[in-house]
Amino acid sequence: MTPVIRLRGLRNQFGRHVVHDGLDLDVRRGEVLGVVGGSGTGKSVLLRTIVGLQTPAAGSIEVLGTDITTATETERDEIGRRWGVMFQDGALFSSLTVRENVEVPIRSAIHLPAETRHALADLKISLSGLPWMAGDKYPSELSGGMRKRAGLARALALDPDIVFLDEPTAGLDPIGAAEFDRLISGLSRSLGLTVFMVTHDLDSLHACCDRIAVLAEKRVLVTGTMAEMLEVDHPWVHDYFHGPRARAALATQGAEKG
Ligand SMILES: Nc1ncnc2c1ncn2[C@@H]1O[C@H](COP(=O)(O)OP(=O)(O)OP(=O)(O)O)[C@@H](O)[C@H]1O
Repeated sequence: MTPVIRLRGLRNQFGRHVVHDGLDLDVRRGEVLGVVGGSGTGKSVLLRTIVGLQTPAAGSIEVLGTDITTATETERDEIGRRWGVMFQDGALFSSLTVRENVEVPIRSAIHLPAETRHALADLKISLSGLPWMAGDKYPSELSGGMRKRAGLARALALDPDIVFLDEPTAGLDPIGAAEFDRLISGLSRSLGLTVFMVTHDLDSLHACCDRIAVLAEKRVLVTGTMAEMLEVDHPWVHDYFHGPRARAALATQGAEKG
């Protein structure tokens, strides 16, 4: 099956600082891919490059069959409507209500009567697990977890094929984080969404990722399931997946399953 995202020979650099070099990655349709790596290995830069917020120095980025590095502006706009992005703090417009925030991408894509647009936004808000009255609130009136859900609702506004999440559980308490993991898993399964998730959260990797991609040495060092990660003989990968936090996450998952 053709991957929904196909990166080949990707290179990103800032001045003389090379972040990625010869980076290859395939993301499969309908999977939840967790992207991990040490601090500064370029996880966020990778996400930003795929969604066109960062221009790579070299390489190709195919998303849903279109190479976005060579696509025309119109092609890029079209493809951009088929993905949604949720940034770390939700990146909501503070002067707009949650409903209005969710309506921003809808307005830019399609002309709809106001009532239909509100109803569509409310549907996404409830799909993201927010109470219905959250639509009338401003971001500053919401908890961090609710803001993240609002950011997710906006990312889902145009029924995307792919959702990009940048550290979705960062800053959430363990219960909130586990709820968010379940939400992502459920949405991926029920909507057939492909999820590209940058995370540090080992619990999330266990709970909702089908595969994991490890960034190290300026490239994707290895991809595979959690079981495969446990077998990788590389110092960072070994320490990450066998460290005390990893053992705790494994124990939590075991307890939940048992
Ligand atoms: N706009 C920029 N200008 C210059 N350097 C940048 C820019 N954006 C990112 N970098 C550098 O690129 C490297 C990768 O950054 P990135 O934020 O992608 O790391 P990360 O893996 O997401 O890290 P963390 O896990 O700490 O969030 C870092 O060294 C960072 O300083």
